[in-house]
Amino acid sequence: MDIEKVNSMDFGEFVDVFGNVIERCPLIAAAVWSQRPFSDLADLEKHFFAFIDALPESGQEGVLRCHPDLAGRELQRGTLTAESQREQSGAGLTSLGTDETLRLAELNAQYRARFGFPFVLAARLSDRTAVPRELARRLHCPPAQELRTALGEVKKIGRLRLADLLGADPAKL
Ligand SMILES: NC(=O)N[C@H]1NC(=O)NC1=O
Repeated sequence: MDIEKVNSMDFGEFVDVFGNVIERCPLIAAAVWSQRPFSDLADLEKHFFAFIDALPESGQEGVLRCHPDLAGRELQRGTLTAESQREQSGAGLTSLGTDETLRLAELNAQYRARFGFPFVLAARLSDRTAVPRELARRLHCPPAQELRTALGEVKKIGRLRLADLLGADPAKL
């Protein structure tokens, strides 16, 4: 898909296509549509990220809370979004043994109890051994730093999803 095609989309089509660039936050795509035309993919991405950066802290935490746990209940129940399902299975999180699943559930619960939002990590840039290791490490970070780190991961996920949609190389963004 090229940028002319993106710029020609009406509101409904745009939100249908880009509504899950930020996991379960179609409102962000709805707001970004008002900023068109976009000069290129990097410009489009910039508007998604600027919206997140401009949110008050409560809104940024809300964006994080829209993310399903990695290897959590929604994966087990089969209720993940298509994008999240693909990302989590690509990282090997759909084929964990019982011990690994329990360990991740325990770490996810500790993380949520400490920070008040779920642990977010771009699964496509990670794998089943790195996820629990990174979770255990970030569990000890100061809350303000952790909020920044988690939002950075939301942006990495969004960048990869946008690149998929536009058939682009994410490294060139
Ligand atoms: N919790 C969490 O990081 N979830 C996200 N990560 C990812 O790559 N896809 C998701 O849904």
